[in-house]
Amino acid sequence: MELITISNLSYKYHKTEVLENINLKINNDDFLAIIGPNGGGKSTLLKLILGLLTTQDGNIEKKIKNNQVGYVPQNTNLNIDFPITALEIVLMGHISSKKRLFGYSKEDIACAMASLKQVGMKEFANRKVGDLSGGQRQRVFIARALCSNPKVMLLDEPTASIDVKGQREIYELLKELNKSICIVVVSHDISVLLNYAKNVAHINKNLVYHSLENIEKNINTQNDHLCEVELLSALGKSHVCCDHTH
Ligand SMILES: Nc1ncnc2c1ncn2[C@@H]1O[C@H](COP(=O)(O)OP(=O)(O)OP(=O)(O)O)[C@@H](O)[C@H]1O
Repeated sequence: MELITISNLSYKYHKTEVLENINLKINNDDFLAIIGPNGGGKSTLLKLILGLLTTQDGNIEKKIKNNQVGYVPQNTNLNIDFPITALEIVLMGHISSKKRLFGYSKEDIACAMASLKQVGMKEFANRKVGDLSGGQRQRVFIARALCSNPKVMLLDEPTASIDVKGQREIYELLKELNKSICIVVVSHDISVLLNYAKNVAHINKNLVYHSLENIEKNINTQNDHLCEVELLSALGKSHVCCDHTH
């Protein structure tokens, strides 16, 4: 089912066009990787989808409510020395039906704990976020986005400054979540990400869309890590033979 339909979308900051005539359909079971060079317009597209920026030309049609779009921003500007626990971070994302001035209801806490459990961080609920690894901290932010039961989760560079093992763990988690949630990830970690993504949108002002359904048929890898040569070959951008040594 189509959740988000982007048609003929262009966007300018002042007079500089950063997105030009973007067309994209995002379906409920997608695991979409958004890749492209620095300054290509990836974050701008996410902000437009989230409604943080207002569309100028073109249209973004959402078949879901705004609170059904979960968001894990780039570089969550968290001072890791600030004495806040993982549970408190997740509670910040909770949209409770019963608004309270102080404190959280038992239901809020139970929901936040369920989100932490979903990302494998239940045992760390009372740990200060500054005492978590980068990968664990990112799981906590994913748990926060899960609080509103999203149908789509948008993640902007979720594995920046996380080591390769941590990156894989995050992507394994996203793969699991993708069984019930549409995942859209902006990333530069192309080779790791492409082992998990089902489709890829390359954005450099314009958007080029690739389905990765047949990627295994096109390439020959020794392990589950695609190098850039294999990637380009798989996407049909290169005639370089994939039989090569790393
Ligand atoms: N608020 C703004 N005002 C003016 N220009 C902006 C603003 N935000 C972004 N830009 C410019 O728009 C272009 C696209 O930026 P954007 O952040 O969307 O790219 P990106 O693909 O996400 O880049 P990166 O990979 O470096 O995060 C860049 O040239 C950037 O400098």
